[in-house]
Amino acid sequence: MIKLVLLRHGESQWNRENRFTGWKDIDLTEKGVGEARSAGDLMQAEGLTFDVAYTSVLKRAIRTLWNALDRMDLMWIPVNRTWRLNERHYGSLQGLNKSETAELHGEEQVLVWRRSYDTPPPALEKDDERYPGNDRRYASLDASEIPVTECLKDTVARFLPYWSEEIEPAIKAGKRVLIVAHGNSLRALVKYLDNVSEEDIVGLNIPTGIPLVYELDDNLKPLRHYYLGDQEAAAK
Ligand SMILES: O=C1c2ccccc2C(=O)c2c1cc(NS(=O)(=O)c1ccccc1O)c(O)c2O
Repeated sequence: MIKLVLLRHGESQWNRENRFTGWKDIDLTEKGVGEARSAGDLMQAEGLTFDVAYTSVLKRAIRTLWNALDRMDLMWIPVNRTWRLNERHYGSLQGLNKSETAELHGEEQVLVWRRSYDTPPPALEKDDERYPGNDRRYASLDASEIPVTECLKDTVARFLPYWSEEIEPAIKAGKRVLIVAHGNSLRALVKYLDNVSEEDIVGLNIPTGIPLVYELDDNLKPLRHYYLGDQEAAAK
């Protein structure tokens, strides 16, 4: 039986302010760092260890990974950073909080977006300072790959190639894998692993800072999955 562990990054400054963060490189709060360390302690106590880790190119996930690995004395293992594990891009909603969003677009539209798998928020203009095309970390992407907005379907579509071409082969080669990423990029993986429907995946929330363990058979089909530690925190 193979174990794959997923971990959503700890609280960030804009999580606390209830702002859409998307591809903005916002850091963890002190609380978020604490969550990352606790996650490392939980994985250590569970007797888990890893040969390789995967994360995004956003510091809130990278720093969560660093702190968790530090607690397991695994800071030496190879880490692969990829834009394909980035959070979903929220288009022109990036940076807005709840009241600003409702004020700009109305409660009705917010409800449509909340429930939608394939309706993207309004796109950024390419001259918007939030457009990622000018950020050096995305220099290797084709212009067509750089998002101006994403629906959840888009996030799934740009993550899955990385899963199939990079992560799955590593697991099949016997590597023990830890993935530290974001709410929606982890939803993309969970949707694929558990064959979750489009309508159900929009309602599935992965809590921050609590390791999610998947037990897989040799064909990487999930046998079961469970959260480590405080079960009611995981059930929220
Ligand atoms: O507006 C959206 C939304 C818009 C476009 C794509 C996806 C979503 C989305 O997934 C979403 C939204 C609002 C809220 N709740 S909220 O209305 O309270 C809210 C709005 C704005 C910022 C943060 C908030 O908590 C959610 O829980 C969501 O999951």
